[in-house]
Amino acid sequence: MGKKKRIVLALGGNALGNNLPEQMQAVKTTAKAIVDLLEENCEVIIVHGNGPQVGMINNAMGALTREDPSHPNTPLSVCVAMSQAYIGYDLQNALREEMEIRGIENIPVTTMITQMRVDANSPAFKTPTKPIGHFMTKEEADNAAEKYGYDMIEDSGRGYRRVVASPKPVEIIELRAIRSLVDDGQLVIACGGGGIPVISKGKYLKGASAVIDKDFAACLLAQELNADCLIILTAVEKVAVNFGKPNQAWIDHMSVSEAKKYIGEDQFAPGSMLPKVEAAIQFVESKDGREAIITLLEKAREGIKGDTGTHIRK
Ligand SMILES: Nc1ncnc2c1ncn2[C@@H]1O[C@H](COP(=O)(O)OP(=O)(O)O)[C@@H](O)[C@H]1O
Ligand SMILES: NC(=O)OP(=O)(O)O
Repeated sequence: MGKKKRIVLALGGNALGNNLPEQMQAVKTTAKAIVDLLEENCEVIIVHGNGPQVGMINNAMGALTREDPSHPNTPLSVCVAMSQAYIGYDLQNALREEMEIRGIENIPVTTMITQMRVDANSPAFKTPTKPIGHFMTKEEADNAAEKYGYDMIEDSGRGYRRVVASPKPVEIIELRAIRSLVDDGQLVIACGGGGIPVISKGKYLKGASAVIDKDFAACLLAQELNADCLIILTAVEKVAVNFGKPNQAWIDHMSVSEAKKYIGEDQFAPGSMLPKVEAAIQFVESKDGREAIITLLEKAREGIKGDTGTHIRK
């Protein structure tokens, strides 16, 4: 066996489902996809999303305060921390189980509660763009906006969702700890939900009210860990031009300049495919020889072998 390929994997919404029972089920499929990559001689570092989960936690904590105003409000940063822990818990167990089923060496699996520094002056704090929570009808969305003061948007033709600020990740606070575990050969889940957003306050860190995009967080982690490949697993096998239109065409390979041209033509929906392609570009541009792949969760193995997915190279 040659040198292991180091991969940072970004897991999308379909890897986790929309509620607790769905998540218990979905992580089994997700674990299969990850263990497939281990069997392909890859070293995998896992980053996951948390949009539905952090929205659910935030709603539940908000309801507590509304019922009993003496119950202090739970900051969004703490809700992100909670989402990292319970998603990591389910993923850890699903991965242990899948390695056991396949009879492969049971590598220790660790979830690193990860803080991500963002720029306190980022204009992103003034314009919420990150969809979280469940999808709503127009009527439900108008009601949520009026009752709770939520900002709402229509999300890629799929319904209405609450949006929150989503500044770009700047620094992974626990990077050294993550690197130690990865270099020790452990299977690490890190930067979950994009990382807990924090800003610098003098010598200290303070939670920020935001949800960071996990594709950008995975891109930063992949650069910091000098990964060979960033794989973004989502609900489509390939990226398309003219997505959803009669002249839709799937893309197998895309250079950075082609990807930028398609962005200029608004081929990728903001809040869904656009951040994935932008993260892929950023990773590929950061060093020669790096590759990004966007594909379906279940096709990770075929993707790394070059048999499917959209491959982005310089
Ligand atoms: N040009 C495009 N090509 C492929 N999919 C696209 C495109 N534009 C928008 N999409 C949509 O983006 C979705 C992926 O984004 P999203 O569901 O937000 O990701 P995640 O898997 O991270 O939760 C796809 O399932 C597809 O519906
Ligand atoms: N934090 C984040 O990017 O979550 P989703 O992938 O669920 O949108």
